[in-house]
Amino acid sequence: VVGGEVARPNSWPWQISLQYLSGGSYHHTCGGTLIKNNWVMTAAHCVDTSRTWRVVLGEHNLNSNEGREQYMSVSTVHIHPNWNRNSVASGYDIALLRLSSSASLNSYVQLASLPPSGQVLPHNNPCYITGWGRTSTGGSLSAQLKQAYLPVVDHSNCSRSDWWGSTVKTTMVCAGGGSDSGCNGDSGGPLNCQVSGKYVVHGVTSFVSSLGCNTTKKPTVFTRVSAYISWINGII
Ligand SMILES: CC(C)C[C@H](NC(=O)C(F)(F)F)C(=O)N[C@@H](C)C(=O)Nc1ccc(C(F)(F)F)cc1
Ligand SMILES: [Ca+2]
Repeated sequence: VVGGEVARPNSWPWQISLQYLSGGSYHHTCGGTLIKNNWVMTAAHCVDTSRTWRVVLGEHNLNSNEGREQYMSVSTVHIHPNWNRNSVASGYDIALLRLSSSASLNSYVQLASLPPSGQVLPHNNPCYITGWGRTSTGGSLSAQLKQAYLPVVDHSNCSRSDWWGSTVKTTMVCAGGGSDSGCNGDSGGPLNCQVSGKYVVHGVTSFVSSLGCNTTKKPTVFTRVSAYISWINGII
């Protein structure tokens, strides 16, 4: 997350850290969202390589043990069948991870609310992106979970030629476009949007401009969760 601020610890209790095993230790690579006691939603581009994964629930500071963490192994990875790493612009950047055991829900670990199928948010709807991604283009990951206010940019604005043009599809959500943005390492995490006073996860962080994370008029682009509700229900 570029800009924004460090989140109050565990204030986004459905946010997870997806980590892979390398050289005998686990490394944060993506975010994700706890949607059932044993299911996590993330981005397809996070898990389309075969690695040993683990999911950390109740996490805040990646570099210190605060005693609220739950470390879960992953039993199966379900990548959307239409995902193609060579055409990010086609969408389908969504995957589901079945955990080997169920999370213990508490005030630090909670399930996210998902939107109704087909719901599209209006321009400027308030949303927050959360994640441990780079804090500047080419910078390092954040040790602590960060959040940034990224209001929705509706499709008609986001697809303007000097914005994302035809790269952005209606199965995606744009948010931000100014000095705050997502960045590498936030992939797969939630876009938390306020709807009737409740936070609902409307996006899965998918891509930013290759010219730089917080490039003006290149909002962070998310997989639109409400376009994949029937696929999710079919798997779960
Ligand atoms: C690995 C990538 C598929 C996704 C990666 N995502 C992220 O870094 C995150 F965290 F914002 F979700 C990204 O945007 N990386 C930048 C460096 C990138 O490659 N962006 C990008 C690539 C292709 C297009 C497109 F769709 F136009 F082909 C648009 C942006
Ligand atoms: Ca920790």
